[in-house]
Amino acid sequence: MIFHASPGVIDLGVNIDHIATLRNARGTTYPDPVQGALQAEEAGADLITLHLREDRRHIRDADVAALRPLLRTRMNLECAVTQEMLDIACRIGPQDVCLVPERRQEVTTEGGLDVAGNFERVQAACRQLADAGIRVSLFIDPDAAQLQAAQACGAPVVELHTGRYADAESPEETASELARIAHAVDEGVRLGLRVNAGHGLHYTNVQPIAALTGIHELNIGHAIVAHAVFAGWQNAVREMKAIMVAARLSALAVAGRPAG
Ligand SMILES: CC(=O)[C@@H](O)[C@H](O)COP(=O)(O)O
Ligand SMILES: NCC(=O)COP(=O)(O)O
Repeated sequence: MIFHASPGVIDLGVNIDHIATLRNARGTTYPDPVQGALQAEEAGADLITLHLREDRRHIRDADVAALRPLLRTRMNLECAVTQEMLDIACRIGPQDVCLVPERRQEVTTEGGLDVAGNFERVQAACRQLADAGIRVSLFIDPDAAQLQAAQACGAPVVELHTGRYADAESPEETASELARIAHAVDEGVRLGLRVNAGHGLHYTNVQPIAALTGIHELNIGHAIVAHAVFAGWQNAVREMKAIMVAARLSALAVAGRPAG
């Protein structure tokens, strides 16, 4: 049975990368990210996100292929803008592909894709994916120039990188990063883009982001996997979804707008 806490209010994309990180740390076959994805769907995930890195440090090609026919929600495949990755994406055919920047030595995705600075390459990638029937999202910093470039590329979706907000070291910095994201959401909506967000979100910093009513979907992984160690995987997914929905419903009530 799939659990849905207020469907349509705000979507939770559960990122399963770090289930694979745990598996790969010991070269075992467990924990299985595919099992994690299916259980996350039962617990209320609206989609499953996974990042096939060029170095295959967590998710592997076999995970993506195994998961695609089993998912009951939708797959959001994150990958770099390389021909190898575009070809894999077109072969697997996920519902969504999110193009992300990658640096081999980084601990995690540091910053958004420079769409404005790599316009032709990103535009060609958007075309190849769209021709394969895949909805394209660009993982960008909350920046007006990047949003405009994303729209000009023909991407229907953007995911705003919330890492700087999550890593802010003072209340002032947190407030200023949140304001930056809020402005970017408004700009994205004005440009006709579907606006998603994610990176570094956890159980006590997600609320102000979920309250931004222009955001459709949040992709969250590391914090849910970490919380699952103590709470159990499905409880961790349910808890995150409930927090997001409560924050969104209360923002809608304050704005006097109906949910859904
Ligand atoms: C693009 C992105 O933000 C996610 O892929 C997330 O960061 C998890 O993957 P990494 O930890 O490998 O960056
Ligand atoms: N695109 C962001 C994502 O999928 C999850 O990032 P994180 O929660 O693992 O930092």
